[in-house]
Amino acid sequence: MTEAATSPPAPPDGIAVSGLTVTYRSGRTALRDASLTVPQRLVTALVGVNGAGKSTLFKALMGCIPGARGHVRILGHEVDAALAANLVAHVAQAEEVDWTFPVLVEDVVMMGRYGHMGFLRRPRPADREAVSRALARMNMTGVRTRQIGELAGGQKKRVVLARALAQDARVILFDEPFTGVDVQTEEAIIALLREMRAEGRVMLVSTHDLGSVPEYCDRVVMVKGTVLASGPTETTFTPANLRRAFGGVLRHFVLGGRDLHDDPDSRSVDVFTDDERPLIFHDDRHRTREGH
Ligand SMILES: Nc1ncnc2c1ncn2[C@@H]1O[C@H](COP(=O)(O)OP(=O)(O)OP(=O)(O)O)[C@@H](O)[C@H]1O
Repeated sequence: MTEAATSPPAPPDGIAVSGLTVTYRSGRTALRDASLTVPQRLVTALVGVNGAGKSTLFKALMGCIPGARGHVRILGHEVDAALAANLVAHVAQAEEVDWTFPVLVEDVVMMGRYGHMGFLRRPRPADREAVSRALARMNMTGVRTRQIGELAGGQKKRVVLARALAQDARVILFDEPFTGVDVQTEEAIIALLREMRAEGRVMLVSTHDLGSVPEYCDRVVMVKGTVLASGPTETTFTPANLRRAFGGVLRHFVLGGRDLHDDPDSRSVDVFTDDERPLIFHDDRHRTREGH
């Protein structure tokens, strides 16, 4: 027997998509021949302009687009099997939740346990413990019996995250986790992503907050109607690829010479900005977000 035959099989990719094409009933093709992989134990960013197809990819991974063509595997399973096995959690944008619905914070987090419960959805001690743990991890224990409508913006985001934590899924799809959050919540989310990475989960994070991508994402997938580039942040999240993905939407300029230095220093910086949060590339490829 050869060595290859005796060694254990390599673990499957977290998410493997090949040749995915999605055409909506309106006739609009939102993704064409998109291929990408999202490894386990890493945080992968999904970036692209509005309408690039990020939500469409998430919908396909959540099995919400029946007519999609191509192949999608989640931890080696077909999408339906992965969903049935409760392997996938979707952290929705806070705006997608009806916050006027009269339920308590702990009830929303308990919804994350539904996939673990029987037909009657009667919570068991393990479900209650998972909810308490998730609330504690998001620093929300003190508001667990509040109506969700009473929560502030950052707290709403934490509830949505706590629901996904309670689900305890191996694969987590985050939709814009940093939109509309305060700095403290942003830091709490980044810490959570790092913990989840250490736990070996698969994380795909769609974000418009480009400045934070080099801070916490190991890999990047750039989309614009298809996958333009994907790979390690260091080699993929480059000025050239950003120009391809965001040209015409973000302002891009290069600063150097007297505009930047009082001395003859010849180094320059590439700046991409939506006029709120500049993303700065230094000559030495060290990237920073202004103010951080
Ligand atoms: N249900 C739908 N029916 C028809 N067209 C759709 C539908 N959903 C999205 N689209 C179109 O598909 C394209 C991709 O949209 P999608 O929402 O996936 O982009 P996105 O990258 O998530 O954008 P955003 O950053 O604004 O959320 C857009 O042109 C959009 O108008």
